[in-house]
Amino acid sequence: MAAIETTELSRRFGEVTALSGLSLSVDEGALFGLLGPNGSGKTTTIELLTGQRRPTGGSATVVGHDPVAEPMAVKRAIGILPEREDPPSFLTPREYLTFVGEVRSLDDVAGRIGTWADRLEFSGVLDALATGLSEGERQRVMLAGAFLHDPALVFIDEPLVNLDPIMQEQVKSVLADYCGRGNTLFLSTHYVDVAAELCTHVGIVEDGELVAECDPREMSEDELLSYFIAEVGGDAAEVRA
Ligand SMILES: Nc1ncnc2c1ncn2[C@@H]1O[C@H](COP(=O)(O)OP(=O)(O)OP(=O)(O)O)[C@@H](O)[C@H]1O
Repeated sequence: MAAIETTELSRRFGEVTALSGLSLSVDEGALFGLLGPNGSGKTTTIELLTGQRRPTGGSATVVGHDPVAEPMAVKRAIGILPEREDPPSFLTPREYLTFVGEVRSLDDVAGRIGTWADRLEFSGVLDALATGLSEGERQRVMLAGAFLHDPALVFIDEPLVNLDPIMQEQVKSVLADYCGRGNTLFLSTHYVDVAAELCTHVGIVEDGELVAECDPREMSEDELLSYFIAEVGGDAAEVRA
């Protein structure tokens, strides 16, 4: 079954067409990567699918709900980590995640926080003010917040930014494990190597249009890179993390 289905989904901002006629199907259990250069429409796509913005054309179904007609149902069912969001600076990770757990009316919030802090290796800073955390630690706290309610579908805009190489490996394994349990991930990235290593299904976008789809497991990273450059253009050095 499809976790996400879109038909001709489009969004204009005045004269700018941010997304144009996106028709896409993402299977349950897929680790989907929307790959494209800056300004290609990735964030807009996530905002439309999560009910944060209304499309100017087309439609979508996300875990069985229409994000325009049922944004609160979508919000309950999914997790999301937008690009560049931090925990509030004057809260500790434990306080922030407790707040997330209470907003979502979760049981065993303390247990969930402990599990995710262990998994993403930030137990040591659970009670430190967020303002004193490194960028990578803040990113991991926000990732925990997106997964805390164990949703069937999680959206993450640029999942590995700010993480050192060791932590990137740790997060990749957490993401793969999450999908291995039948859940779906929708990532956006402008890095070909992130898509090549992690994803089971990649959609390439340019200037708001889906220009190609592929299964990166069927090609090497260099092949995906050549494929991406052939579709989009650009410099190989700029599209690797
Ligand atoms: N609120 C807005 N008002 C006007 N134009 C916008 C708005 N949001 C996005 N755009 C434009 O829509 C296009 C797509 O933007 P979007 O942020 O979706 O791209 P992106 O692929 O996520 O880029 P990046 O990789 O830089 O985050 C860009 O040309 C952008 O300038």
